[in-house]
Amino acid sequence: MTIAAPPVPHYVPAPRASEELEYADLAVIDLAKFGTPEGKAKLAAEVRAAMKDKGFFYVINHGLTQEQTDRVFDIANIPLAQVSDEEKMKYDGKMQQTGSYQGYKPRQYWQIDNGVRDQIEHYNMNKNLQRKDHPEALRPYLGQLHEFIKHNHFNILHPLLKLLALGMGIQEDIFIPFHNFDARGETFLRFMKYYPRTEDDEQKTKNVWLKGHTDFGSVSILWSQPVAALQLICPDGKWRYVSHIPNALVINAGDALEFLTAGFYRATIHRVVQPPPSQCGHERLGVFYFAMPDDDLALRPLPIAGKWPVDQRRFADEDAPTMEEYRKGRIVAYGNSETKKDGEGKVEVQMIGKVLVRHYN
Ligand SMILES: O=C(O)CCC(=O)C(=O)O
Ligand SMILES: [Fe+2]
Repeated sequence: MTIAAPPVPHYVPAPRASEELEYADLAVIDLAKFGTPEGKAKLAAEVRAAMKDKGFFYVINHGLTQEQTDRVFDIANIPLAQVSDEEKMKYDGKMQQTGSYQGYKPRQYWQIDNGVRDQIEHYNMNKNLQRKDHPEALRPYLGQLHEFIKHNHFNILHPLLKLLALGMGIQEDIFIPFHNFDARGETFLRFMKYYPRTEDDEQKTKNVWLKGHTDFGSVSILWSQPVAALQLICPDGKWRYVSHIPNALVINAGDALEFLTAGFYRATIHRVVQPPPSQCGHERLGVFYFAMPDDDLALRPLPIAGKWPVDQRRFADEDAPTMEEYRKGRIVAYGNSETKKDGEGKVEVQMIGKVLVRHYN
């Protein structure tokens, strides 16, 4: 990936948190080992173990240098910091009408809790950058973003999908045909910023910035950044933080992978909370590649499902939604007030077709 012209203002993230936080102990997958058969086999076993244990892991040696990654964060800040409110409105993605993440999600679009709305803004781009126009300030960088998207797709996502398949003891290419770069699908790049909130909002939401959820796609690739706020539910039921490893990726599976593998790989619940005092008042800029199967794929267990020992399907095969139906349902439903609290009020449930979806606080 080129990191040359045009120049872009450097984004300076917050310093690392100085507190001793309770961090989840996550495996580190060294993608440099993918190139040899022995290395690949070893990584497949590590990925499988990591997915079975916490459902989250890090990836290092993904092919971009720290300098290149810094450049991506610099570009990521452009649509959030350099575009006027007026122009942002023009590129509003209107997610709850379209069921698609393309364009801006404005702040305060979602309900969090007790009448408080979110302070998160994002700009989302389909893997095919030509599906939509982009704000003017971003246009000089589209060539580099195209390269970055392809890097995520072919050099990170595809190897990970192969490791996940090998980890199940099945042929490595099984997930590849329906993660087709050129097919109609919603795999997208997101630049996301969390803005500090008022004390009143913090209290009313018990410091939750983004409610507990599972991602709805297959594999989520999060480019590690220093503001400590992402937490996952560990096997002992406790929320723990994801620590920052410079120039690493944080990987987790989403619902689509869980459905396709009949629960062999589970989608892990995670959330975002207020950062610790040493990072209080700082913005939090994130870069993500959210991958999902092509729109037309029905999310039922792969035909080979009978061959592996886990079967935790959550709905009958004939009730399986397509990826398009499921992502539309999830995007439209997220953060609006129509979720119902369960008996204890901790979990909110929603039906997307025949699929029961939970949100956690
Ligand atoms: O901001 C983060 O670290 C996680 C965001 C997230 O979970 C999501 O957008 O689905
Ligand atoms: Fe998520």
